[in-house]
This record gives sequence, structure tokens and C-alpha cells, in this order.
Amino acid sequence: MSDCSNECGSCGSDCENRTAPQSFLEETNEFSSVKKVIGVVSGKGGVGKSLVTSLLAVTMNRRKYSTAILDADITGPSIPKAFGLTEKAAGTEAGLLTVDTKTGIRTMSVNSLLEEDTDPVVWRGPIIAGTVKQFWTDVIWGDVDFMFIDMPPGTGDVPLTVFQSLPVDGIIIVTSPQELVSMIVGKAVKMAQLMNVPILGIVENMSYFVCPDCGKKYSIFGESHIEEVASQFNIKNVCRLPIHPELASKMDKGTIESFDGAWLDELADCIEGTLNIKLAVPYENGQIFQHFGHSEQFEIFEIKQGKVLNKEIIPSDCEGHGALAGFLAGKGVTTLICGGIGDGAIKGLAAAGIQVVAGVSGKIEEQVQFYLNGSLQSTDKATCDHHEHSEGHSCTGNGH
Ligand SMILES: Nc1ncnc2c1ncn2[C@@H]1O[C@H](COP(=O)(O)OP(=O)(O)OP(=O)(O)O)[C@@H](O)[C@H]1O
Repeated sequence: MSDCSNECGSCGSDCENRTAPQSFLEETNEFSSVKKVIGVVSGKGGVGKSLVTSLLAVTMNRRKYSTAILDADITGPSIPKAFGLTEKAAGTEAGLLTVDTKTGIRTMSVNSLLEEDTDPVVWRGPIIAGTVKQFWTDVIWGDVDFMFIDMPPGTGDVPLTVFQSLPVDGIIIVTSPQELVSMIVGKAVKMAQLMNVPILGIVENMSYFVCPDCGKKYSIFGESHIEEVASQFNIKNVCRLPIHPELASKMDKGTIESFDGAWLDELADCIEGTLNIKLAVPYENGQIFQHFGHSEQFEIFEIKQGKVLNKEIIPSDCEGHGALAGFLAGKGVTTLICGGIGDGAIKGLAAAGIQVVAGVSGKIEEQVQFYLNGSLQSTDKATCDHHEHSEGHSCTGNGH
């Protein structure tokens, strides 16, 4: 067609060039079902990314969610040490078995595969990225509510591959006050935008120190500017972790599961909130209607704690992806599962705070259940972009 805009989602034509978005997402195996994948990132090494990953996993596990950690920091794996795991991962014909912590957090790390913990991983980027992908595809994770990924530091080749290959639902940025925070957060925000992954929050680690003798709070690395930086990038959740000798010693002794402290509870609430969403699906006779921009009806599902609470079929009172984005946002929709959709439509929906899971077809009821138990097969996933929201955005109710 000479007047083709390449916006397949808003185009009603069934032309032969119609495309679904390209995807590099890898699928898990039949023994794994992961509901939410949360990446923990940092601008550089040593700021406490592994500590934050561990604390979040322990917190969600204490809240009775089935929790896992995929240690994607292949050249500097810290997770086995933090949890005192010395056992090596065993394999079966079906796949690799996780190494589980005392309280039942499932983990996989390159250190659980190496003969000696001190063996260095001197591998080139593609091999490292391939290993992370295999941790996702070949490990038998079982039913997991929240998987935390301890990402390699920075925004290089490996983190990029991880973002492209694993269905990351949200990221948490870990910084420390002495870093060039604005620049580091800016880079992470841009990467998240490129990958269409929402930012759930920032943790400022080593934010302050409380004197055990007099109780006075010291900002060892100077005054924090994390609140301003967070508001600059419309990130609502900011948590601060103090420098705490007990944290360091528990990480070193492998007893991080016994940590005491509620510093990350707000962030944990936000992560928990990703299970509460309002889902819309273009509807046609119980099937996913494949032309988002021309959907005349939507089935809307209210999801609480990952379960369908209510559902209804509603007529759309408009046409075209721009108007439909406004219509769905007005109904409080946070997530759209659809078939064909163009980049422009995805961006419009992201700007309206709606996450898009594209390239899905078939019976709506079935696909929604697949989505809820983490086994939906889609050709792509695009998510809401906090940066573009004029009023910021509570992450509760957002995410995959
Ligand atoms: N808030 C804190 N209080 C005390 N010690 C801390 C704190 N945060 C981190 N540490 C210590 O600093 C060291 C580095 O932390 P951690 O391994 O979590 O960093 P990282 O960002 O994951 O580093 P890398 O990417 O290099 O693995 C660890 O020994 C940890 O125990």
C-alpha cells in the first residue's frame, strides 16, 4: 500500500505486510511459571545491588510469596554467599534444579555451578549473556510469584540482552549517595524507556549512618539528593538503606535471611501491588480481536492478588488508537493484552500509563489465565513509561 504508515495496530487493513512486533523474548520451560520478574540494577558495581536483591527477596518470601533470585551478575555473583549456599546445583534430564535457601527462596547463580567459588568467570559478553538466558530457559523454577534478577552493573551488552530476553516487569534502581546520582538514574531511566519497562522505585543505599551510642544520624557521603532526582524522573518510590554493620556482616556470613529492618517495606508494597491490575482485552466473540485500533468492545478484568475479582464486556465509544488509549485510561485500565498493534499505539498507551502485552491471539479467558500464571506466549511486551506521565504514577496496579 502506498499510504502505509506501518502502524499495524491502528490500521484496519488485513494486508499481507501486516506484522506483529518482533521479539527476542526467551520462553521458560514447562516446569516453570513465573508471575513477576523484577530486575535490580545499578550504575556501577559495589553499591549494594546484591544486598537489595537479597533483602527484597527475603521480604517477599516473608510475605508468603513464592520467591526466586536469578543471579545474572555472572562475573561477580554474590547471592550464594549472602544466603550461605555452598551446595552445587544438580541437573536432571528436564533441566537444572534450583539451590534453595533455608527459608525456601529458589536461587540460581554461576557460583552454584562452578567447582570452586573462587574460580573466575573469564568469559566474553555473548557467553555471559547466553548463560543468563539459560538460567531463565533451562532452570526448573517451578511456580514463582516474584523472581528478582540481580543484574550485572551498568547499561552494557549483558544487561541489554537480559532486558531483551527475559520478560522483565519492572526495575529497581540501586544507587549510593556518592555516585553522580542524577546521571546514573538518568541512564537507567533511558534504558528502561528503551526497553519499555517501568521503574518501580529507587533504593539509595548507604544513605546515612545512625551512631549506635548517641542515635545521631550522619550523612557520611554528604546530603542526599535522591528525592529531587526521583521527582525529576517521576519515580514515586524512594527507599533509603543506612550503612549498617549488621547488614555487611550478615551478607558476609551468609545469614541475610535473618535481617531485621523495615527499610524496604514501601518498595515491597509496590512490588506486591503489581499483582493488582485492571486488564483490558479487545473482544470479539470470546476471542482476542486482532486490530486494536478498531476494537468495538473490550473485556475488562479486575485482578487482585493475581486472581480475577470481576470481569465485564464494555463497548468502546471511540475509534483509533489515540482515542482508545484515553478511553481505557479513563476506565482505570493498567494493562492491555492484544494482538497486532503498532509502535505509535504502544507509545500512546504507555503515555496513558497502560502496559501493553502484544501479539497474543486465541480465547480471551484462556490467555488471561496464562498471563496471570506467567505462561502467556506473546510476540512482544511493552510497558508503561513513567517518564512520560505528567502526574507521575503510583506503581500499584501496574506491571505485568
Ligand atoms: N547498607 C549497607 N551497610 C553495610 N554494608 C553494606 C551495605 N550495602 C552494601 N554493603 C556491603 O558492601 C559490599 C557490596 O555490596 P553488594 O555486593 O550488595 O554490591 P553490588 O552492587 O551487588 O556489587 P557487585 O555488583 O560488584 O556485586 C558487600 O560486602 C555488602 O555487605
